[in-house]
Amino acid sequence: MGWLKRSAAHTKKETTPTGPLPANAGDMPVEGGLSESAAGVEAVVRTPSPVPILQPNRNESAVLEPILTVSGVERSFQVGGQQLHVLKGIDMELQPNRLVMLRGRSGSGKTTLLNMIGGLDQPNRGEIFFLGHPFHQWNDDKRTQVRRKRIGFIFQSFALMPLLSAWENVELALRMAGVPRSEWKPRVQHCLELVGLSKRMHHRPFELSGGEQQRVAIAKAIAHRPTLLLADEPTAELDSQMGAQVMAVFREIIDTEQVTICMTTHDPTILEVADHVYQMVDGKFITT
Ligand SMILES: Nc1ncnc2c1ncn2[C@@H]1O[C@H](COP(=O)(O)OP(=O)(O)OP(=O)(O)O)[C@@H](O)[C@H]1O
Repeated sequence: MGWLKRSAAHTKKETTPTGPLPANAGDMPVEGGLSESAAGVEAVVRTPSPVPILQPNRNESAVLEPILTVSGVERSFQVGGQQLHVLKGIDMELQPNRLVMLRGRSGSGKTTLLNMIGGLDQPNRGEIFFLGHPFHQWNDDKRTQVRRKRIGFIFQSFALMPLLSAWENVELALRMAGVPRSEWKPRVQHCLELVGLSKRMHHRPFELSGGEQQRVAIAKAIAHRPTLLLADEPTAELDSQMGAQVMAVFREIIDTEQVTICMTTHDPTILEVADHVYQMVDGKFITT
């Protein structure tokens, strides 16, 4: 299941934390070949914001502070008059330029945690700092400002606009991020080349394979140059070959776009691609 089912616009069940929230607590995702990557093109997101957006120093990733720290995070939901404890004390860190996977059975709490990391939801207890910003304390408006500039989302079901071409889908993401129109063309072209779709730029989703659609979704998610990319089961609807292509694209964009990717998966065959795997069982991480 993904954010689409219970983001701000799509509440699945009950989304109000049942425990104490901070007083101010409160949007939100290879034919052609991977070798077609192009050099980076600067795209500056200019959405006005009173919240200072901290940037990691991209040249010193080996010695950098984590971009995200999660400490003692708990999350419960009120379901049928009972408390459902979904996250039971999560501690984790995301370092810059890494591919991190959350692995676990259905219902173990992976999506719930991803929603917290992305600022779509808040914990009942614990702390979440993203680039130094206290997501556990901030209201939805402040989290949204940071999210729009610094976080990209990828969904299991691709979440593309069906009547728009690949090019137009990526362009739409830049428009929504407030990137000046003059920067759209080179950035769209770069992102679609990066995911190996230079020969499919003007196809609409129904004219593309599942793997190609997911690569359009990746281009769309990285267009505004996020620091963190969150992907909820991005390979779940793909066969193993297309899934491998998506993972190869992830590795490529970590290097070329300087992004950290945190993704959930059930698929044991792709775990070896990860820099780090968190194994989740019943709302906690276990060491394997
Ligand atoms: N808003 C909500 N209200 C009530 N219960 C919820 C809510 N969101 C999630 N849950 C419950 O929390 C538990 C964990 O759900 P979650 O989607 O995080 O698991 P998951 O590990 O991502 O599963 P899957 O791999 O199937 O997507 C489930 O029992 C789910 O029904």
